[in-house]
This record gives sequence, structure tokens and C-alpha cells, in this order.
Amino acid sequence: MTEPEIHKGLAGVVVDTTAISKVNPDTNSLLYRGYPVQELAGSRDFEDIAYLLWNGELPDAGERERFDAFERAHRALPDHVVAAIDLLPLTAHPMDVARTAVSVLGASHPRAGDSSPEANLEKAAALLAVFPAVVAYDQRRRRGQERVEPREDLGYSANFLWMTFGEEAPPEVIHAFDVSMVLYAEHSFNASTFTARVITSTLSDLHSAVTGAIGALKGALHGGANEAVMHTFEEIGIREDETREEAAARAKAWMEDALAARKKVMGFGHRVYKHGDSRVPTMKSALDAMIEYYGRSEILGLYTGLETAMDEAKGIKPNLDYPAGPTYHLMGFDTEMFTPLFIAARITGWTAHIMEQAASNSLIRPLSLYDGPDERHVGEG
Ligand SMILES: CC(=O)SCCNC(=O)CCNC(=O)[C@H](O)C(C)(C)COP(=O)(O)OP(=O)(O)OC[C@H]1O[C@@H](n2cnc3c(N)ncnc32)[C@H](O)[C@@H]1OP(=O)(O)O
Ligand SMILES: O=C([O-])CC(=O)C(=O)O
Repeated sequence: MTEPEIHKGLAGVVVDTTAISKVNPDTNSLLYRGYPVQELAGSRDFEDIAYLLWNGELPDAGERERFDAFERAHRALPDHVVAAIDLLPLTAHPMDVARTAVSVLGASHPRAGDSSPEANLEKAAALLAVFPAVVAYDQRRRRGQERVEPREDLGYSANFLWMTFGEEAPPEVIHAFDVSMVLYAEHSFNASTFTARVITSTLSDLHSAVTGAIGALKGALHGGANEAVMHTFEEIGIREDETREEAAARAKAWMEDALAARKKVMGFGHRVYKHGDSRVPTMKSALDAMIEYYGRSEILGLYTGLETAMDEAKGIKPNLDYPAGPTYHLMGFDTEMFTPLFIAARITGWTAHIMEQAASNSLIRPLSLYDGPDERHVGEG
């Protein structure tokens, strides 16, 4: 009998079709429902992207108006979710808080037992609307600050920043934040999306699938990398009085030591892209805008120092988490909040995949090759 071929990590395996996004490493492109993401980021806001991912088309004016009315009416954190978050210690990682909050929202959803396409679309939109309040409240409670209620007169990103910082963000910051949400929204069969599809394939519900996806996103090889990038910057040391060149030199030396010690440096490399992540140039422009806005050229020094040293030593390019981390830092988010920001964006992609999987379902259940002990019996030998 021939041994089956093992596809460790499912690398290179095509498991299903999807009409939601196309990642093409050869052309270094990413399409959402056919549109290049670079074209969408900057020309369309995150709400339009959510609509596109769920419905297959960008909204017309009336569709967008109805979407906004629903989204803005569902932004407030219900009291029982506030109470559940308050039960969690401040030592809990914000990803654990986020995962718990989504689970509580699922358990108490009025249509919890309904996984019809209409119920799923409504659940997805309500989750997208309320999730920023989870992140904003969690950051504020850790800082000993009061919760800030959402504002219906602001767009998604402006309101997110308002609830987090308790003041209106400048347009430059809102724009950079919105671009990050658009870029993080969707990326085909990545580990967390695949997790959501596996859970959905058992006929489980949308909130269970998103809760599981959050668990998969938390790890440093996936979404947790944006937090890890900032820990690298912090380990090297962020010195505001330093020139860009001085910071770059220290970062380069740090990277050379890390690679000599055979360390994996988070924010670099990708399972699919081997010549650079299609989203990085757009996110890097958003980072550059924030560096300029806040006058923090030493951050650019750290960024380029690490990037250059990694490229020279191994030819490995940054992924989206690399420019996103310092961008969120400059905006004032605490480092542990970065991956929950990724959740906020990816709720769109995850739920689009949950709906796609449910509409054309087949239980996801691969095979394994047993390599344990030969058959034996209790009491023998
Ligand atoms: C939004 C996202 O989720 S993007 C991904 C975020 N994750 C990270 O940034 C974590 C750091 N990166 C990595 O661990 C990897 O690049 C992954 C997991 C993302 C992709 O990995 P894979 O395709 O499985 O490649 P693999 O991990 O086998 O790496 C291949 C080689 O490149 C090296 N390599 C890959 N990434 C890195 C890195 N970040 N730092 C150092 N070396 C690296 C590996 O050590 C390996 O070298 P070897 O052949 O000498 O052993
Ligand atoms: O596609 C992947 O494996 C990881 C990634 O970049 C993402 O989920 O955005």
C-alpha cells in the first residue's frame, strides 16, 4: 500500500473555492470581490468594504444609508456585556476579553438558534457595529478611565477613535485608521478564517465560529504578530530624541543579533506571499503619514533598520502586521490592543466566509496518517 502524501500545515493545499477574495502571490495582488484592495483603501471607507464583502457589490447611496442606520444603532455595549467584561481581571489579555465578549454576545443574541442567511447577515452587521465598543472600553478600563458612549453622527472609524480616546480624532488619523481596517478586513483561507469555516461546517452558529476564529488569530504566527512587532520596537527601545539614522543603526544591530540567535522575528514572512505582502505598501504610506503627523522620525528609523537588516540577511519581507503595529502605537493604542483591532476589521471577512461556507456546506474533516504504537492489548508485554 502506498503511503498517503502528508500536507503539513495544509501548505499548498486548495480545499475549496471562494468568491470573496483572491490572494495572488505571483502578481502580488489582493482582490476583494474583484476589486484591488489598494484601490479600495483610501477611495472607499470600511463600511463600504463590509458591505462589499458580505453582499458581493459596493453599496449604492440608498443601500449605504440603510447600512449606516443599522450599524450606528447597534454600537452601544449592552449592560450585560459590560458586566461580563468587568468580571475579568485586568491581567487578562485583551484578546481573551474580546473572545469572551463575542461569546457572551452570541449566548444572549435574540436569534441565537437561527443560522438562516438573513439571521447570519444581521448577526454579522450587529457584531461589526458593537465590537469597537468592546475594544474601546477594555483599553479605557485598563487606564482607569470611564466608558465613552458611541456617537451616531460619526463614521465607523471616527467613532471607534472617539470611544477609545474620548476626543474627536483629526482627519489624518481617522483616514490612516480606516485604511488599516480596510487592509485587515479579508485574506482568503488564512488560519483564523479557516477555523471559522471549520466550525461553521459542523452546522454550528456564527458567534461560535467568530469566537473560535479569535482564538486562532491570537497566536503570534498570525494576528498576534502586530502586537509582537511593537514588543520588538519596545525591546530595542523607542527614544523620541534620537535621529532616524541612530534608531536605524540600533535596530539593524538588534536584527543581526536576533537572526544570529536563529530567532523568528514577528511581522516578517508569510505563508502565501514570498516576495512581499500586497498590503504593505498601502499600510506603510499610512504609517508614514502618522510619522509625519506626530513628528516621530525615530519610528521610521527603527522600521527601516529592521526591514533592511532582515532583507539583507534572509531576503524575507514584512507582512501587514509590521507597518500596522507602529501605526497603532502612534495613534495611542496600548500594544496589547493591536490584535483586537485586527478582529474588528476581520469580523467582516470571517462572517463573509461563514455565510459562504454555510451556503455550500460540506463537513471539513481531513484524514491523518497514524504513526503511534502498533496495535497492542491491555495486560500484554
Ligand atoms: C496578518 C498575518 O497573519 S501575516 C503573518 C504574521 N505572522 C508573523 O509575522 C510571524 C513571523 N513569520 C513566520 O513565522 C512565518 O513567516 C509564517 C508562519 C508567517 C509563514 O511561515 P511558513 O510559510 O510556514 O514558512 P516557515 O516558517 O517554514 O519559514 C521558512 C523559512 O524562513 C524563515 N522565516 C520565516 N519567517 C521568518 C521570520 N519572521 N523571522 C525569521 N525567519 C523567518 C524560517 O525560519 C524558515 O527558515 P529555514 O528554512 O532556515 O528553517
Ligand atoms: O493569509 C494569511 O495567512 C495571514 C494573513 O496575512 C491574514 O490573515 O491577513
